[in-house]
Formats: sequence, C-alpha cells, structure tokens
Amino acid sequence: MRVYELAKQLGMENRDLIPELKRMGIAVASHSSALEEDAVNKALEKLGPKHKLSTKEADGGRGGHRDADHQPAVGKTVAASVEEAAKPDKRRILIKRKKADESPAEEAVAPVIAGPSSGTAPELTAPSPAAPSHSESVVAPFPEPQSLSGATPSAPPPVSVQTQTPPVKPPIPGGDAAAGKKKTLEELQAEGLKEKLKKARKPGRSREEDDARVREDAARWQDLRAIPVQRREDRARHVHHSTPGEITKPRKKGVKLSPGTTVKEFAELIGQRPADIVRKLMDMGQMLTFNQPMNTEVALMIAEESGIRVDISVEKAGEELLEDLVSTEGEGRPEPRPPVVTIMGHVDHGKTSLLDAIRETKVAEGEAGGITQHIGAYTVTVRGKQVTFLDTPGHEAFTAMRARGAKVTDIVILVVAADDGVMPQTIEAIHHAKAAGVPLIVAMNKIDKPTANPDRVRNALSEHGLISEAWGGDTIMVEVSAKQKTGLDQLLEMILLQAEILELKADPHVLAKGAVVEAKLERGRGPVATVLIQSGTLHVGDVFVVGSFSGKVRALISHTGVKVEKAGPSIPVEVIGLPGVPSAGDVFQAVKDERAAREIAEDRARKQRAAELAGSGKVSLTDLFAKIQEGSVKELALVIKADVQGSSEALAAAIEKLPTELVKLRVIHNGVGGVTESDVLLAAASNAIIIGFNIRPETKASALAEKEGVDVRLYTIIYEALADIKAAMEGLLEPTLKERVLGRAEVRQVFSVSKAGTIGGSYVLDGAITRASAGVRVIRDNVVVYQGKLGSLRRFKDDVREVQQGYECGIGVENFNDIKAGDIIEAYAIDKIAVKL
Ligand SMILES: Nc1nc2c(ncn2[C@@H]2O[C@H](COP(=O)(O)OP(=O)(O)OP(=O)(O)O)[C@@H](O)[C@H]2O)c(=O)[nH]1
Repeated sequence: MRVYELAKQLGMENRDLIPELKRMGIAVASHSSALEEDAVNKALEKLGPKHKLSTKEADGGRGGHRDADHQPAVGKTVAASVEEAAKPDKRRILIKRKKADESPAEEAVAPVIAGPSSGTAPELTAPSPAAPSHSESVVAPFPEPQSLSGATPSAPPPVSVQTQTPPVKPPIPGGDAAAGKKKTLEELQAEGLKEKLKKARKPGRSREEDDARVREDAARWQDLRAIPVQRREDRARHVHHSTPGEITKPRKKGVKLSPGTTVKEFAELIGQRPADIVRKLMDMGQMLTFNQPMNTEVALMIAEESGIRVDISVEKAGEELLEDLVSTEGEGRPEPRPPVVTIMGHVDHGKTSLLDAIRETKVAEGEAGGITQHIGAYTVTVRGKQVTFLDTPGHEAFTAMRARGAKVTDIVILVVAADDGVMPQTIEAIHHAKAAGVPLIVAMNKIDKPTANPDRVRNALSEHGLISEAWGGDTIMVEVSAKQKTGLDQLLEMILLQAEILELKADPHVLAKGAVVEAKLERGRGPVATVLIQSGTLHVGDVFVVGSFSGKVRALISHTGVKVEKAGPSIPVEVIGLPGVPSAGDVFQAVKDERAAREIAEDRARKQRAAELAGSGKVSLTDLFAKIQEGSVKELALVIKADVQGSSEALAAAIEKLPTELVKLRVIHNGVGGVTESDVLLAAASNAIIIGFNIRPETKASALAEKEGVDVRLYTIIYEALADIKAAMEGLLEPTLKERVLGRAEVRQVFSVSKAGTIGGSYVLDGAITRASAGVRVIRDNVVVYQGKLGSLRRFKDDVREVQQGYECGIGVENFNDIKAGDIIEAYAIDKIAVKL
C-alpha cells in the first residue's frame, strides 16, 4: 500500500499523515512511497481512533453536517451522510452538489445508468494493495469503498456522499453480462474530464488534489446522477465493449441519404441543427443555404464526423441518374410530329421579311384571336398540319444550338434573293446545313423584283452542289416574294412534303424533352425560356432539369401569348418557373423526382465548373495525336479562312491531299475574310479547328473561340500550315510556338515624319502596345496587310516602352509606310507551348 492510499483509508491528508508516519519511525519520502504491511498496521493502530471517530461521526451524523474540523482540504462545510445499505452488494452511490433539500424521489429517479446489477459489480470492498484503484476513482467520483464502510471521507469536499439501497430503476435484465457490456455515457464523460485534467495538471499539484477536482467537476457536470461503483476489471471490460454511437450520442446511428438532399433535410436526418451544418460547410469552403442540395461526399464526411453511418440510397448520379429516370419510361409509341424549320441566308436577302410574312398570314389564320408574340419560335397550320419555325434567323442561332448538342432543326430554308444571287453567307449557310446533315429547301426571294433572275441563281447554286429538281437534281427550290406574300403556300407545301419524306416522329406520351431556343430574365416574370418540345408532352406542374437548373413548370405560354396547360412534340412554348436563365441549346428534360432533378442540376453545375477549370474537350492540333491514339478522334474537321479566295481554295485542296491513314481530314467550310463568330460556332459545333491564312479573327470571334475552346491557327505561309497539320496527325508536333496577342491599337490619323516615315496616330483598344512584343502586324478589314517589327512608339514627343489600353500614341512599323486610318496594329508575343501527349 502506498502512503496516499493509507491516507485515504484514514481519512487524512497526505501532508498530515507523512509527519505522523515519520514520527512512528516509518521512512517515507512522498505520498506515493510504498508501505510495508507492518508499517500499515502500525499506522492503522496508531491513527486508528481518529479513523474510528470518523466512522462514528459519519454514522451519528446521518443527514446532518460534519464537523468543519474534519475537513481540512476545503473550508466549505459539506453534508456527508453515509448510509449503510441493507444489501451492501447492491449499493449505489448518489452524488450531488450541496442540495440538501432535494427530494429523495428525484434522487431515486436520477440513476438511469446501465450500471452493474445485483450481486457483483458494485461490491464496495477495499482495493487490494496490489491493484490500487486511485486512478479509477474518477469514474466513481466518491470516496474509496473503505471510507464508505468506515471512515468519513474527506477527499472530495464539495461532494455529499450517500449510500442507499438499490435505485428505483430495476437492474437490467440479463444480469452481469448485459450490464458489463455497457459503459455509461456519464462514466465516459467523467473519464474525459479526467483526461483533460491530467493534461492540464500543474507541476506541484498532488494527484489527490487533481482527483478531488475531477470529482468536483464530474459531480457538477452530472448533477444529481448516480454512478454505480464498479470494479476495475468491469470498467476495463466496459470500455472495451462500448460503441462510438454511445460516445457521440447521435440520435440515429445510420441514415439513408439520397443525392439531392438539401442541407435542411440532411440536418434533420442526422439530428443536428441546419445552422450547424451550414457552419461546417462554410468551414469546408462551401457556401450553401438551407434549401440547397448537399454534395453527397461532403454529407458523408459530416455524418461520419458525428459517428453516423450513411448509406447512399441512389448510387447513380448526374447524367446516369437522368438516363435511368428517363429510360424507365418504356418503349414509347412514336407519332408523326410537325417539322421544325430554320431560315438562313445572306444578309438582306429577306429572311426576316419571309418569317414575318409567314407569321402574319398564317399565324393569324391558324390561331383564333391570338396576339402573336416573339418567343423565338412559332407554329403555323397548313391544311390541318403544323409547321414550326425557329424565329431567330441565321446560321448563328442554328449553329449555337448545335454547338450545345441540340439538333433541333429538321429542315433549313435557304433564302436567296433572286436579284442578287449566291453570296458568301449563302455558301456559309450551305456549309452549316451540310455539316449538320439537315436537308435544305431554297426559297428564291424577291421574285417580284424586275431584276430577279431565278435561273442565274439556280446556276450559281448548282456550283455548290444544290441542283434544282427542275434541272434533274434533288433540291427543292420555290420562288417567293416576302413583300407581296406570294409563293408562301407553295413553300409551306414543300416543307410538309420534305417532312413526310423525313418521317418525323416523336412519342407524345413520355416525359417531355426539348431544347431551349431562347431564354431571358423578364421583370415580373423572372427567368423565362422558350422551349421547343422534341418528344413527350410538357405539362404545367412538371418537374424539370435544364442546363444546371432544376425547377417546376409554373406556367406555359404559347407563341400567341395564351396560357396553355401542355405542349407536345415540335411545339414551342414559354416556360415560367425556372430558377435561372439557361443557354440557348440547353436540353430541357422533365423528370418525375424533384430531388433527383436537383441532384442532376447540381452535378451538371459541378461538372461545368470542373470543365471550365480543365479547359474544353475540343480537339486542337496540339492534342490531336493523343486523341487519335485514344480513339476519340477519327476525323479532323477544318474550317479554312484566307485573305483571298484563291488561297483559301488552294489551302483546302492541299489539306485534302495530305496522307490520311490515321485520321480523315474534312474541310467543312472555306471562305474569305477574317475569322468570324459564325466560323467559331461552326467549328465548335463540328469539333473542328480553324486554319487562318493571312487573316486575323474578329475580336468577338477570338473571345468566342477562347470560350468555346476552339483552336484557331493562323499562318502566313501555306506550307507551314500543311506541315503543322501533318506533324499533328503523326504526333510530331514539336513544342509549338503559339502566338499571344498583347494589344491592339486602332489608327485614327496618319502622320508623315521625315525621319521615322509614316506614323499611325493610334488609340490602344485593348491590352498594351509594347516594345517587348515579338512583332506587330497591320490588319485592314481583318486581313493582315503587313507583318514586321515595331519601329517606334511614342506618347507626345517621348519614346515610351509601353502604352496601355485607353491611351493614344504614335506607332511606327519598321519598313512599312502604308499605314492607313482605320487599320488595326496588333502587337504579339510568341510563347513556346509543349505538346500534350
Ligand atoms: N421587293 C422585295 N423586297 C424584299 C422582299 N423581301 C425582303 N425585301 C426587302 O429586303 C430588305 C431586307 O429584308 P430583311 O427581311 O431585313 O432581310 P434579312 O435577310 O432578314 O436581313 P438581315 O436580318 O439584315 O440579315 C428589306 O428592305 C425588305 O423590305 C421581297 O420579296 N421583295
């Protein structure tokens, strides 16, 4: 036995006992010195009366107060009554702060602990010297057993100790075994407190003092709860068998989580406050509101942190989930649907006039009393059959939608002014329609004009592969006048005929699927999208996913401005109830499950962000070989633009002659002039790269190319372009030199300076014109007229190194004096880019 244990038995303080022992001739160094059995007996004999006195006091003072003299540790007087239990082996100990007036009933209800039941566990025997129990005294924060049966405890001053007959709560069925498996929450918390204290123990403070503090803390914490006394072995066993669920006190041990669960729903599931979840999410860098869906991985982490097991109930997510939801729709019963028509053609050839003419004459006829409104598309009825026109003329809208994967148009109407003939945009439109694989009907417009010459147009069109039926070909050509509204019926007839040939069908009985034709934010109505239904039928109240948004259809409005309850295949309809503005071409899909819709939208938004970070998946010369190798590219589409027709054709012909064992080369469009937005859209939609020869992209086109990830390669020597394409196909494209535009300035005025030659008084439009540039080029109407070095750069009369956007300066180009007002001077740098393999 050690000194402190003896002190405890005697109800003495160490500091009082040690001198006593020394006086008795027992050599002790500190409170933890071991004592021989003889020494213990001797001490007990000598100091015993006090010990006995304490017992007497305890017995005699049941329910009363102890003498303050016998509580040396703390000055505060504490009631200490020790009651002998009728059956000592079922004794339980109630701890409470000094609350003498607490009702016994309350005390009896308190011990809700799965403590040891009758018989073994709470045996209040003295600990054996070999196994001192002081270290466990925390778990049962009350005096050691001997003091209960004998001496008045003095160690835990603020604690009132009572022994009493077994608690009201019956012992747990199953006896020792069942009881032994559990370690109560209170015990564990008490242990936690002790651990804390151990760490915080200050040097010089005795273990007894610490223990006393622990008891005090535990008692304060547990307030009025009974702790059963357990044997050391029992306790060890309990710790071993305890489960994490009991420690973290979760309301549920396992929950099922389905993707799309909102923060609020998740909080309810795991029994925490939504605000706490929001805070945890913020700590993890996620700003979410109560009603936003949780990322399942993050939800898993938070749940695990709380000791809750989570099962993800739906394994599929995102597009897979959507596919699953939609494919459960069954086989389907396709029915004929109206054709969807887009009008294309050269500027001023009468596209808008034709669309308006058809709308005015046909919509008014077909729809009773409806006020036509522009929603991006409209439907007309011809002899009981419907035709839908996409109301945004031009190949740009068409290609923009195609670039987003929406193949909406069934038939293209190519408007060609009979008095003007085939023009560059006519050819472009032909290429666009061909690239999309959409049949084309020619509307020869302005036939009313005396200068109209339809045969000349037919002839010109035949040079581009469109041979009129009248000439033995298969292209339908109709002569119309949008102005005089003639030939419109015939045109519509031809559209219906072509539609019949195409056998256009869709199942109106499934969940609606469509494409966004137009979307905008409207005051009072919020985000509004015109959706062209492609299959199924959309109803008010349907849940949907569109782009990275999900929602519920609040209202449907037809192109005549009338509220409708539903819209079937090939019918354009305005949808109200979107949470945001989607992009034209986004797929609109109705789904049954609102939560799944949310999850799909969230998944798309995540992927979109990831794609933005990772760059586009579009093909580029740099990674062409890698894509050929992985099999994702079998054909390389090219758009060629050059300064003159001759160069463009020569380049296209040369490219098509390149050996193509690895990949098929296909020039989908070649034309004259700078790279336009339309070129970029076409390239984006067809996964093509753009080869520019002696030209520059328009500013907007550059920005669009950047956004869409379209590779635009510019050359001044045909051979270099060919060599690059060849090398790219073979994976030999060496670290390539890529040009980076540093800035562009517009020449506003031209000066002739005797020493420096011609100087362009310029205004820097964007970036900066800098002497550090690798070179400059002079661009006129998007065509490079000269490429060379910067000769001089001045602001007022000073030579400067750099002039930033928004400032004026004088620019001289080395060996070039033909600068003209309106020219663009572009400064560029050359970066070395490694090939991605
Ligand atoms: N005489 C005659 N003029 C027409 C006809 N169709 C259109 N126009 C005229 O041609 C001009 C151009 O017509 P738009 O409908 O604006 O042509 P567009 O192709 O839509 O033009 P952009 O939208 O600029 O590409 C207008 O002045 C029309 O009045 C027609 O059948 N006959």
